[in-house]
Amino acid sequence: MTKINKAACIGGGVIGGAWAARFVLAGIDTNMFDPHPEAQRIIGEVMANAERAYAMLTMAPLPPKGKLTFCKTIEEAVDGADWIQESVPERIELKRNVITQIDAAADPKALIGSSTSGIMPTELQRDMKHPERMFVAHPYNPVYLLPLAELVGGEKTSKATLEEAKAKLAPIGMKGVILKKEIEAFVGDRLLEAVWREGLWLIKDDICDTETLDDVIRYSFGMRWAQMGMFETYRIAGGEAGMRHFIAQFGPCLSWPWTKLMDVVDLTDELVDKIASQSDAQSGAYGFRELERIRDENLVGIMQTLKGSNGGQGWGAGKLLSEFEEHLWKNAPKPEAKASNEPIKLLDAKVHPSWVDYNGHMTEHRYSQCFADSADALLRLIGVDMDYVAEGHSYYTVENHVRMLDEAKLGEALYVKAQILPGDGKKLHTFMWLYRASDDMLLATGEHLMLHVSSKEGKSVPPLAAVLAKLQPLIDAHAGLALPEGAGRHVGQKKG
Ligand SMILES: NC(=O)C1=CN([C@@H]2O[C@H](COP(=O)(O)OP(=O)(O)OC[C@H]3O[C@@H](n4cnc5c(N)ncnc54)[C@H](O)[C@@H]3O)[C@@H](O)[C@H]2O)C=CC1
Ligand SMILES: C[N+](C)(C)CC(=O)CC(=O)[O-]
Repeated sequence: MTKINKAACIGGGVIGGAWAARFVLAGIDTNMFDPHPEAQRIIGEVMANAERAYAMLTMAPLPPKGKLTFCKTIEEAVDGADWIQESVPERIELKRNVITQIDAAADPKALIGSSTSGIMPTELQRDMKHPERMFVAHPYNPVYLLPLAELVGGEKTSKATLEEAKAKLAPIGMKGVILKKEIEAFVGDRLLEAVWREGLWLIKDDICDTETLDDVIRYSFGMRWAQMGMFETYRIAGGEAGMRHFIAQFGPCLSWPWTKLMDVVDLTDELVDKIASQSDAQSGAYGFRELERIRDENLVGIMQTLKGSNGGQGWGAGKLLSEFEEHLWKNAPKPEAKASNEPIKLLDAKVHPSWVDYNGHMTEHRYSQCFADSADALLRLIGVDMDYVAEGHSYYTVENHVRMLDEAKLGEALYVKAQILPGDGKKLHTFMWLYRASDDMLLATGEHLMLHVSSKEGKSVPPLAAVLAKLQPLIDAHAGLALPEGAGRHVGQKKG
């Protein structure tokens, strides 16, 4: 798979900082140029939020982080980069000058994407020597979580550039959509601006305040849009008669006086004050980074839910997340199973904020998650990886029993050890201990039974020889260990 080897970000504000986080967390060394005197602090804060979000987003093995280097000039930043992302303020002269400067200094084959929200690429590539490699890669805030980039070519952009850009975005978990033609504001911002324009009128005309307007979106069509967009949603809204019926019924409304259409509200000082004070009343209790974190938690939750949709195949951004995780698993170094007569260490994790419940400590199902993730880690040790699963073999969990013995608090580091109990490999029976890392305090135990299955035949079968060859030495090495205290317990059994 074609990939970005080294990235450069020119401009590190809201968008450039988040592009850098996306690259670095995908393992790509990234150079940053931004003359802002506090660029390092600001980008550091964006990185911290991005890392927090990724810890919630996925248990798949992220590669070691790329190195983030702050550079003093554009020339220094683009040196050796094969993807350069321009994210300077939305002023055409500034952007054109910066892009022309990048073009002069960069490897002629390096791709140059602009984050512009609406300027046509033809305008931006006007003075370049190698304009064929320049395009718009319009992302959505926060770039490290929202996976879309609209890819728009200008008159001089080559088709191959857009295809290469799309291919290079996939391994960093992004979906590049190539627009057929260039147009100001592309697709997303044309839609967003239309809605925003209407929103401003509704506030100005005192139909509602900012909070009510946001409620209307987030309790209704905002949730629909997140998973099906506009046309798929309206197909369903047409009932059994579908899209044609929907258009016949609601199409004529478009010419009723329902909207202000293209009239743009005059953003007087009075209106700006009104919107700003309503917004303060709505959200002023939260700090900026705090609101970002809440937004990220919500986005992660939506994406994770979408990952399980459509019978587990995933849907929309959730399907993309699933594909990204598959890519991460495929590219993770293959762990080696080392047989020894000691329990195997399988998991290092931290109690994440989203794991903490109303009791102020790690919630019940996260204990189970620690054991389930440890079981997955054991399977990878014996060669049950994505290729093995794709070939139609796997282990399914058929029974487990978790004992919660002590609390785990926010941010505490945890680890799991596992003992393999006697079995033939078709049955994989384990006993695990979850510990707090700081003082090796035992927090929980889990007993787990998995069956090896042929997913094609839908029945339990012995594992393939290659897997058994790795598993058997582990079973043999643990055969001499005493049966762990608590193994075979039933629910409610008295201690001792
Ligand atoms: N904020 C948003 O929601 C979105 C913004 N965009 C686009 O991303 C671009 C950047 O926007 P934001 O990040 O929001 O702006 P911002 O104001 O947060 O960041 C711009 C950064 O560029 C830096 N800068 C200024 N001149 C520079 C130069 N000559 N060389 C290098 N850096 C320079 C500034 O110091 C600042 O840190 C714009 O084109 C915008 O349209 C795209 C999608 C969403
Ligand atoms: C407001 N904006 C035009 C800069 C927004 C975008 O370009 C995309 C987004 O993230 O909403």
